[in-house]
Amino acid sequence: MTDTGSEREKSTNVGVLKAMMAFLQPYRWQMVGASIALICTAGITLSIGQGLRMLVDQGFSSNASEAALNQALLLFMVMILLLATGTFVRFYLVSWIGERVSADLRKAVFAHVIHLHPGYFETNLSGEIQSRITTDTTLLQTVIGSSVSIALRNFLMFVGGLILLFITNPKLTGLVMLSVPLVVVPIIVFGRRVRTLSRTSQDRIAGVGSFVGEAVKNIKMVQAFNHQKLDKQAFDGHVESAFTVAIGRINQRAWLSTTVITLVLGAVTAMLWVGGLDVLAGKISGGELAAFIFYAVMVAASVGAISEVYGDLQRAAGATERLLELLAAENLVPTPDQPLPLPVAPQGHLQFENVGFSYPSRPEQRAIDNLNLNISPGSSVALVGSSGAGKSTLVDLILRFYDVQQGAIRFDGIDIRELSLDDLRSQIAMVPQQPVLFTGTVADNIRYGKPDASAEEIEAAARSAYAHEFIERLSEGYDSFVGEGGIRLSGGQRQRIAIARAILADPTLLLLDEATSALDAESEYQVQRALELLMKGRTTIVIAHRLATVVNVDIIAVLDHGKLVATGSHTELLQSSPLYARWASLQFDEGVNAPDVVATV
Ligand SMILES: Nc1ncnc2c1ncn2[C@@H]1O[C@H](COP(=O)(O)OP(=O)(O)OP(=O)(O)O)[C@@H](O)[C@H]1O
Repeated sequence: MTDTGSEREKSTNVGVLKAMMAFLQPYRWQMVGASIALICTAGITLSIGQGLRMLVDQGFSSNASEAALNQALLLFMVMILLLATGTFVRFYLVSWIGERVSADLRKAVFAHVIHLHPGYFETNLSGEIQSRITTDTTLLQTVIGSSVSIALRNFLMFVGGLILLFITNPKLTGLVMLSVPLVVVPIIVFGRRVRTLSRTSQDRIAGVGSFVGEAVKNIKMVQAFNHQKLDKQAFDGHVESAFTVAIGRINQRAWLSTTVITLVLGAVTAMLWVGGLDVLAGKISGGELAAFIFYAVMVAASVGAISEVYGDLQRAAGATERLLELLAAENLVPTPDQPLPLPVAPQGHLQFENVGFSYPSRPEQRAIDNLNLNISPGSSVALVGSSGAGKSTLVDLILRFYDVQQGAIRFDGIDIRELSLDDLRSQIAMVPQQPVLFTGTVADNIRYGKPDASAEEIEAAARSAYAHEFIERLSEGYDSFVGEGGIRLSGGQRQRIAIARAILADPTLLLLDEATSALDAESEYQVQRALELLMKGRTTIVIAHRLATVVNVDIIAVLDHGKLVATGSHTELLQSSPLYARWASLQFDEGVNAPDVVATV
């Protein structure tokens, strides 16, 4: 997945396109229609040569009648009409299939990716996945929608044209056979250069885009450090290098066109000369020569077109490979084939039994080591421990973002691996350290865990989270947009929205990662009250950073290097666990000696 740009574009395995057949299968009737239109238009185009011959021989010969001319032109008109209709049908259907298949692929890949275990995204960058779903599918859409049709049409033209050439005049055909490579070789050579350069050009343009993206996103940082001048210089460099590459490509393209025009017209002139002598000698008719040149140009052009789109087909094969790889990525935390049902009235009883876990990227290091803990329904547990002790890992294991490698985690007595992921997570709400808000309105964000919630329910949840008041003060209340990632709200406001979201979801099990960053006293007070209300009557596991929390929970679990080293209340642990005492003194400073004061805050 971390392949480079140039590797990305190439794939020699055109056969991988076969795998696309599964996606084309539902649209076989459209494909049949497109094929018929394709064959018809190719047939008509080929017959134009014959029409031309008739026109020249009968229409303009000295003994031709006006009626014959009219008849020939009428036939020509009918053929043109048929060609126009066929072209419409072919273009419409083929483009339709291209768009449809790429839409289906996008949906299939996203539907697969969104369910993958989070560990997958540690090794596969989100930007890369994004570009697969957008750029690679767009590439396929272009190829299916045009390149394949160009290749097929030109193949038919090539075969048909060649047959008709032989029928029309075998001697001149020899001359054509000589001129075809003359035209094709420069097309291939220049075409290849143009392709490489256009790839580089695209990369450079992408560089320009990402530079702008980064600068604009961090505009305050840029301006605060007076970095505009340097950024402008760097940006100018990007733009100029994109320009240089583009000019190189245009140069090659211009040479390509010039060479092709010279060679094609040169070959036509040669044929006119040889054929013209034959016409003068009465060996062939003028119409035959006209038809012949028509077919010769057609054959040469079709070979050129096929060689052009062959590169596209290769690139499409590469894109398909990458998309199929994404589709084939295995979910390491699957829902069992026959999941056990949740109890009718879930209690929120959580048990850790000899739980052992190492991250796949660090198999030698135990992030959780033989951990046993029984959390009775409705009780609250604070996880404490130094940085890297395994607190967040434990929370991730409960959500089944990873599966334990040893022992089991049980929810109401059922191993969580036996439950469906949906059922398990429907019982859990999470309030993360950095609240995650999505682009949308305040109401959308509160509704996140319960999409069908009514406006009244949303407001009730916001009131319980002490968020209603500030939401009301926003210009459009609940319909105010929060900006990307909630940028238009303060830290404390975002936290209360995250709490309102959890209240609305009404889970049996609450996972809470307290914010470490200090809020002002008023926000802190409101967030704390909101949390207390949320925790009431639910099994709660909180990664604690506040003294007010540790003194209020039922039990504190002290973690060290993935091991559970002590459990008890704050006062008990201050006596019994030197590790806890030290951690608490570091965490709360002088507050340790005055828990009563803080607890009332
Ligand atoms: N995705 C990961 N891949 C590999 N190792 C990881 C990953 N996430 C965490 N770890 C490691 O696992 C151990 C436990 O990390 P964890 O995040 O659970 O600690 P924590 O107690 O939550 O720390 P903090 O308080 O700093 O958030 C650490 O040694 C950490 O480096």
